Amino acid sequence: MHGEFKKADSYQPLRLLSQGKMVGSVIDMQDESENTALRRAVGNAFATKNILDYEADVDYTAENLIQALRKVRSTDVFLVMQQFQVDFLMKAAFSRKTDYLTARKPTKEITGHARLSHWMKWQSMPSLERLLYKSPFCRGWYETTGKPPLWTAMATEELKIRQDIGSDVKTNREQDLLSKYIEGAKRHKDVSMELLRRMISSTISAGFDTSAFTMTAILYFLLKTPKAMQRLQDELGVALRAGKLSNLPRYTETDKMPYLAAIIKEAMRLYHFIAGPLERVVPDGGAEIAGKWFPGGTNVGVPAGVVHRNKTVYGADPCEFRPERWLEANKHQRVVMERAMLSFGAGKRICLGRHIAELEMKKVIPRLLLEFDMTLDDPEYILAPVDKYSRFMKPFSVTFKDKR
Ligand code: HEM
Repeated sequence: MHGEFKKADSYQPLRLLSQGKMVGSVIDMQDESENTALRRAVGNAFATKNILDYEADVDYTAENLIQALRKVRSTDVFLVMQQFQVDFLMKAAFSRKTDYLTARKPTKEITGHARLSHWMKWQSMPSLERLLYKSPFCRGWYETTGKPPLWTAMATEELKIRQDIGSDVKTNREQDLLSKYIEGAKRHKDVSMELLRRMISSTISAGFDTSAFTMTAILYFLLKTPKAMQRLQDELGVALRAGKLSNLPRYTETDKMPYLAAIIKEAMRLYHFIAGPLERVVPDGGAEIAGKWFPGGTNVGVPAGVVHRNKTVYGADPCEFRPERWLEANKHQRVVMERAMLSFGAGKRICLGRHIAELEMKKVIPRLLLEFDMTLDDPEYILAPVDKYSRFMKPFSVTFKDKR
């Protein structure tokens, strides 16, 4: 086998049509050399050693989250997690303060739900999708119009400000994502400013619904599994009493907590964000995959939901939420279980922002548990997708009661 497995045409329905042009994102980028150049230029912004640069932004936004929850008491969890994400990402990416949490702003206009459902619906028929929605005869009624998403507008504006020679607005912005992107692009001339602008906004849209969704799923599983909730509370309590956990949890503290890590993995295993297979094309010369021969040019992929419920990998009860499975597994089994996880994708195009997502989850979930007793408003609620194409969940609300 020669060459690499490139992203398949099934990613194309994810692209938008705007002012007669196809607008791609970092996710649907099929040109691997362009993606390699981009990753080389911006990878530093996502490296584990730089993740703590965003910790203060998580703390700032988490404080607003706590205050917002104290005011409303009972709320649609996915909505409030989306509001958290916008405010956090705007702060981490552009050092800008937005007020989605404090002003309880709706997120309908910025969610990628419709776009994702469209992608999933048409991913197995990209040519027909192009013909029906994007050909010159039909595009009129599909073309996106109106305001660009919040982050596209902000990326354009911020890039202009920061490129403005002589401007002194650069102070205090050395740590944010955009400044790291700009630094990277200066060192790698093959990345144009236009590509950079497109990529910073698509990076944020890649991190927005995904992280809000995953934090919502984690809370759901905790609330539905009192034993797991208690064990996590105990883990936090022991660490607090031993002076190993601050009231505003630090990442360096919570990253050492095995049960918290197991909860996050187990929730991501059972309720992952992308429904369909993330297809790749078998390179010229063909390849043997799982004991079968596939000729070059074949699209291959497997939905995460299938792999994540494989009994050989995850044990006899793969449909159960049982974080303990991650702690009981021996070293070899754990490696196999981790390698089979596709929630962040896998291989060369694995999610760039996964360490940032972990930073958020490992700080926000413990903080919520330290501040509140939480209950599902409808104890009968079962987590389920709202439509058959995406995994966006039917809304559910939770009541947050102060612990102290
Ligand atoms: C729990 C939260 C998250 C989940 C579940 C998630 C999941 C994913 C998945 C499944 C992919 C696609 C992989 C593929 O097509 O093969 C992806 C790609 C990506 N994600 Fe995430 N993501 C999360 C958070 C974030 C965050 C917070 C950011 C940025 C701040 C981010 C940035 C990206 C980028 C830039 C890509 C494209 C990488 C490439 O194609 O080279 N993600 N993510």
